[in-house]
Amino acid sequence: MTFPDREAETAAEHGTSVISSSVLREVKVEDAVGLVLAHDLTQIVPGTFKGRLFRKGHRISEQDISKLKDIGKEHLYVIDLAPSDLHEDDAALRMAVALAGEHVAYGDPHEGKVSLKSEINGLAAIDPDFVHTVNAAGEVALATILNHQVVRQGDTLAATRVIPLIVPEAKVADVERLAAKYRNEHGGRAPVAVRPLRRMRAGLLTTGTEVFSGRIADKFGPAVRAKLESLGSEVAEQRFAPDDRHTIVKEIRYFLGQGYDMILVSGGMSVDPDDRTPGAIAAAGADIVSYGTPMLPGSMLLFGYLEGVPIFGLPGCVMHDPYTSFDVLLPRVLAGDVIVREDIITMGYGGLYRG
Ligand SMILES: Nc1nc2c(c(=O)[nH]1)N[C@H]1C(S)=C(S)[C@@H](COP(=O)(O)OP(=O)(O)OC[C@H]3O[C@@H](n4cnc5c(N)ncnc54)[C@H](O)[C@@H]3O)O[C@H]1N2
Ligand code: MOO
Repeated sequence: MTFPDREAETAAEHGTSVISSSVLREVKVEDAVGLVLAHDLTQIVPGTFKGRLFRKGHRISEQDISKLKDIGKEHLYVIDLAPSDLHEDDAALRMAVALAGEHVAYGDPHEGKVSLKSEINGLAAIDPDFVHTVNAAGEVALATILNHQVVRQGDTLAATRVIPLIVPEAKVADVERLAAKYRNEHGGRAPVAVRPLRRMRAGLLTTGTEVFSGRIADKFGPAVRAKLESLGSEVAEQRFAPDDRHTIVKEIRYFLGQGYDMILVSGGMSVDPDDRTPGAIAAAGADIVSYGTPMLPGSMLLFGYLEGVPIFGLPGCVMHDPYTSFDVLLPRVLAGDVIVREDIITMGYGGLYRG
């Protein structure tokens, strides 16, 4: 948006502003009775309320004047919108329509903002580079949650807004073009989408002689069951093994024979001589994508594929920490991603959980 100085000065003298070729005329609130509001008006009372006090299109009445003064309004805008410009509400809505993809719904503009929400429980699919490209254009704001986050039905994924009250239509058309290009280059996938999670049945092998012998009660089973169930999957069978490599290999092969969608082996993932699990997973024939992840907690996690079946070695932290490398990789596997080394390597940035 350009704002020619001379035009601006002249406009200011007459109490008007020129934005592109639209005209914003300022009216004193006392003189505004009977006029229609040009945008939503926000009230903020810290700790109590933040939201829309008046909606765009509201006709000002005599009683509104003191409420308007309470939120600091001495003047209101009357807009004469040029055909080449867009009001903030329409701009935000058009951006949302352009960006929203599979399983994403958008609502009405609210204080110039449109929210994009998930229609399902699933995994957010949001391209960070696309978000940066849109925001580099200036005057538009696209704010999103992080890619690959688990979302519940109704969770907000993104919100769109333009910064000025009025923007050139061309600005929004640029965002629409970027979104269309993105869809073309990504097999029709939109820049903001949600992927459903498949329902998988897992075999869980719990290792540890202290658990196998009954010295201590198993805590892994309930924790892993809860994590899978919260994502719509299940532990179909849990078995137990002592810290003996031969037995662990045999039980892993048993799970493979049962046709489970995923194999989980808990415990024995660290540096003690009794930690047999990584060696046993390799000896069972798995292709190891990574033993170790640059995430804390969850650094001792192993991920691989055994004849195409995802297999995890789960370190002790999965039992008691709510957010570990398992909680990052599990939803991705459920969304159908094939995990490669690059996925593991990039988990370190942001992978320190401060909970
Ligand atoms: N010197 C080092 N110490 C540790 C390292 C390391 O690299 N160097 N890594 C740490 C990390 S990270 C983890 S995670 C933990 C332990 O990982 P493990 O998978 O080897 O866990 P275990 O040794 O099998 O058991 C640890 C602890 O948890 C109890 N446990 C195990 N399974 C169960 C179960 N099913 N139910 C209840 N309790 C269970 C076990 O009895 C031990 O007390 O190592 C860090 N240390
Ligand atoms: O695998 Mo450990 O934290 O990183 O529990």
